[in-house]
Amino acid sequence: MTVLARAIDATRRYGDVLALDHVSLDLRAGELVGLLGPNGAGKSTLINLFAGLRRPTSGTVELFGGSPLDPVRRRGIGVTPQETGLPESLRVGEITDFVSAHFPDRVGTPELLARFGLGDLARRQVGGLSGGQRRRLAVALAFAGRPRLVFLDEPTTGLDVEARRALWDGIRSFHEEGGTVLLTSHYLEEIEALAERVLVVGSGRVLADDTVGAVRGMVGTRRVSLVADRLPELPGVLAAERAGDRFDLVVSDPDRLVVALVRSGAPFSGLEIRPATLEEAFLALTAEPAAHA
Ligand SMILES: Nc1ncnc2c1ncn2[C@@H]1O[C@H](COP(=O)(O)OP(=O)(O)OP(=O)(O)O)[C@@H](O)[C@H]1O
Repeated sequence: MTVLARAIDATRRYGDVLALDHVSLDLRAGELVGLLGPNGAGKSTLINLFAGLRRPTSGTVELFGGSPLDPVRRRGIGVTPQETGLPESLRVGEITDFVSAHFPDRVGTPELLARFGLGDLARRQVGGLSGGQRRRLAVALAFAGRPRLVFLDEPTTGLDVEARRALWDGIRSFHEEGGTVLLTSHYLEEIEALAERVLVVGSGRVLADDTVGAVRGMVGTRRVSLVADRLPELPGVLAAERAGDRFDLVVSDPDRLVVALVRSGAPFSGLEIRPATLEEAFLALTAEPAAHA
C-alpha cells in the first residue's frame, strides 16, 4: 500500500524536553489511524513534523515521498490544530470560500458545510457561532482542498454528543471515499468508533502500533465483577473497587481467579467477566513501569 507519510528514527527536542524519541512509522493510503497518549506524550509534535510546521532534531520525516516543507506537498494535506483562531467578523461561507480558493481542486462551500452539519450557518458571522460550531468549522476547513491526508488534533474536544457525531460522520465519509486520516483524541470511545489502527505514544515513544482489538489484547486485562459479602485473598488482582456488595476487579488471568474463588468456598453470585476497555488498555500501556509490578 502506498506510504503517504513516514517517520524514520525521528527525534524532536525542545531545549531539554525530548518530545519525540526515535519514532519510526508509516501512514498508508486509506488508513484511519488513531493516535492515543496522555498529555505531553508527543502527539501534536508528531503532527507538526508531518505537516512541515516543525523539523525533526534528528532522523527523517517524509510527506508524499519528499520533504514536508515543500509547499506543493503540503497542499495535499489538511490540518486542524488543537486551537484555532478564526476571524470573528467573517461569515462562515466567506471563510470557507477564502480557504478553498488556495487549492486547485476544492470542495464547494455548500457541500463542505453540509458534510459537517453546518449547512444552515453559511451566512452566520463566526463571532455568533457556539464553541462547538466553531470547532466543527475549523475541522471542515481541513477538508476544503480535497486533501489526500488529514491530520486532526483532538477534533472533538469540547463538543457535545450530537456535534461529535456530526463530526464523526464527516470524517467517516472522507475515509469511505479513500481519504487517509491521523487523529488524536482523549476520547477513547472516539478512537474505537473511528480508527482501525491505533498508535499509542508515551514519553515521546511509540508504545503500540496495532489494531484496536490487538492493543486491548496486548494488555490482556479483564474486568471481573461479582457480588459477595467479602472476598478471600485472590491471585493476579491488579486493581479492586467495591460499590455496596459488588466487587469490581481488574485481573490479568480471570480463569485462575475464578478457580481460586471457587476453591476458597467463599459464597458469591452475579459473576461477570468482560474485556478491558481501550481506556483501561491505554492506561496500563502508558503507566510507569513501577505501576505494573
Ligand atoms: N514549542 C514548545 N516548546 C517547548 N516545549 C514544547 C513545545 N511544544 C511541545 N513541547 C513539549 O514537548 C512535549 C510533547 O508535547 P506535545 O504537545 O507534542 O504533546 P501532546 O501529546 O500533543 O500533548 P496534549 O495531549 O497535551 O496535547 C511536552 O513535554 C511539551 O511540553
